[in-house]
Amino acid sequence: MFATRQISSIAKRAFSTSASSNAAKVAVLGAAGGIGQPLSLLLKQSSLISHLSLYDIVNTPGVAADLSHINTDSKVTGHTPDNNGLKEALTGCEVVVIPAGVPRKPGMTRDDLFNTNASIVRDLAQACAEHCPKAHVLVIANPVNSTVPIVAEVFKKAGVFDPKRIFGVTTLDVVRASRFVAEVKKVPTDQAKITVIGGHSGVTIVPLLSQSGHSFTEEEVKALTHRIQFGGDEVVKAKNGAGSATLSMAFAGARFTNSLLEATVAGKKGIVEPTFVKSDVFAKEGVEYFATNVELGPNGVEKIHPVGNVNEYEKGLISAAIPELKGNIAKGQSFINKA
Ligand SMILES: NC(=O)c1ccc[n+]([C@@H]2O[C@H](COP(=O)([O-])OP(=O)(O)OC[C@H]3O[C@@H](n4cnc5c(N)ncnc54)[C@H](O)[C@@H]3O)[C@@H](O)[C@H]2O)c1
Ligand SMILES: O=C(O)C[C@H](O)C(=O)O
Repeated sequence: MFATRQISSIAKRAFSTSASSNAAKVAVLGAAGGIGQPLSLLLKQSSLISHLSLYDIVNTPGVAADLSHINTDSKVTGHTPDNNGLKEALTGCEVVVIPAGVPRKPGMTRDDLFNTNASIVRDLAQACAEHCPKAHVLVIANPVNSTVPIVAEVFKKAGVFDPKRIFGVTTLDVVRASRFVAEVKKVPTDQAKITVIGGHSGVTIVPLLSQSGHSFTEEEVKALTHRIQFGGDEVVKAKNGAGSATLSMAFAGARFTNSLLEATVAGKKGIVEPTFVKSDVFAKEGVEYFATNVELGPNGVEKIHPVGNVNEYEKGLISAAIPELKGNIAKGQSFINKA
């Protein structure tokens, strides 16, 4: 009995050693915030992370000390702007997740966050371009439709742009869509896999319910589409001035980060997630970035899936999304390229 227990504990240690040699340094920028803390907690559970590096302008030493007592194998470090903290946090990173920035209050659109968040994301992207130019950068900070082009333009200016490594995290839209459809159709969520394309704000969020394998009445389609497009507003309203989605976003952000690590670090094939990336899908319409399902591989974006069959209602949703998306993207680009 004792011998068996001893052998199994040795085997467990051997496994964790080999697992950690195949693991990455991951930074969370904005790690002390409403999303940053639970996201970091979820990432602390990943055996594909060897070093979880937490950066924020405040409070990361405490968050890092707390998480570092969890008995998973990753090292946790906390950094603030003191003592070259951002450089320390980023050097050697393979993945950087950015939830740094202010959240909405009731009555605001995501675009209303642009004035504050654009410069936060720009400065963090500049640091990434300098200290970990090959890292995969996962942008959570809103407005995602503009902050992703901001990161891309900063990387272009620094001469280190790789479109396969910059991602807007739109996972929360499919997480919500799955939950909402499962409620309506009274099925388990694993039978409610919904493709959502476009961007991450209001009408730019385009659910393709016709591809779900479920049938819906016209009223259900309209109600579900509206709820998926404006799900973020439900949370903002319910939090009543105390911010926007944090816990569901941490869940969604961890899902995307883990999927990326499965593809990049563990070398798994066929990992598909929706994400807002540089894309040719609507290039003819002048849209440079677009969210679709994307197969992830060792170098990030492996294959951008086509939109597939859409019905007339969904064609209308896409037509409404395109001009808004183009405006959001151009706004981010010109923020960096203005004279
Ligand atoms: N992509 C999505 O689906 C999605 C979902 C929810 C929220 N968001 C966005 O995520 C962002 C963060 O939301 P939150 O609720 O965590 O906000 P929060 O205010 O709770 O946390 C933000 C954190 O960012 C930090 N921060 C500010 N400036 C920084 C800088 N220069 N460097 C490093 N850290 C900095 C703050 O100190 C704070 O700890 C918001 O912009 C929100 O709109 C996106
Ligand atoms: O709604 C917000 O402002 C936060 C986030 O983009 C969301 O979709 O919950």
